[in-house]
Amino acid sequence: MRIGSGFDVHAFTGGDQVIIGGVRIAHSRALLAHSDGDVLIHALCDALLGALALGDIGVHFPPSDARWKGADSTELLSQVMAMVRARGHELGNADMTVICEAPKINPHVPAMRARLAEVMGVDVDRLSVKATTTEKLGFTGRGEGIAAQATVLLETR
Ligand SMILES: Nc1ccn([C@@H]2O[C@H](COP(=O)(O)O)[C@@H](O)[C@H]2O)c(=O)n1
Ligand SMILES: C[C@@]1(CO)OP(=O)(O)OP(=O)(O)OC[C@H]1O
Repeated sequence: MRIGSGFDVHAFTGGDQVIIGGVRIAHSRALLAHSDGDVLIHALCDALLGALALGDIGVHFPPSDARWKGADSTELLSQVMAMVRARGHELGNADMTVICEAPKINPHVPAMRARLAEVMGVDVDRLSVKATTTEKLGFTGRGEGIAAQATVLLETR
């Protein structure tokens, strides 16, 4: 068994939607990133890679590489899951938290869990997505960006 944790932040920029957990959410801002800015999937990838001491997402998909410009983060997650399985592991469970004042995450949690389960090839009951504000404190509290964290447990196949 292996445990991993991941954390990511993306700043808001001008736009009208964010993509979180593979789900498009209409919003008054967008997330600034080299890829599609899916902060939740990036934290999840870092947790999966961390569990196997494989570095982090930026090591495997460098922001300096034009291949990942505008990348669909579900594709990165799919590649990370292939690395996990190639090393003889399977997802036990993942617990994730999105940290922002807005948008409201709860209404989108079922769609996020379903989409992540589909991309990862796991049962939806292995995936937990939660949300919290920071009570208007700090950069998330000021609405400057979104943070996400993830913890995963991997089981040996
Ligand atoms: N962006 C968010 C933030 C929070 N939620 C949900 O609201 C609950 C209350 O948030 P607190 O920060 O006041 O604890 C939280 O437990 C989440 O269920 C949300 O949906 N979207
Ligand atoms: C996802 C990658 C892809 O180049 O870039 P960003 O979208 O900027 O996101 P970040 O969380 O900084 O992770 C690094 C990169 O792997």
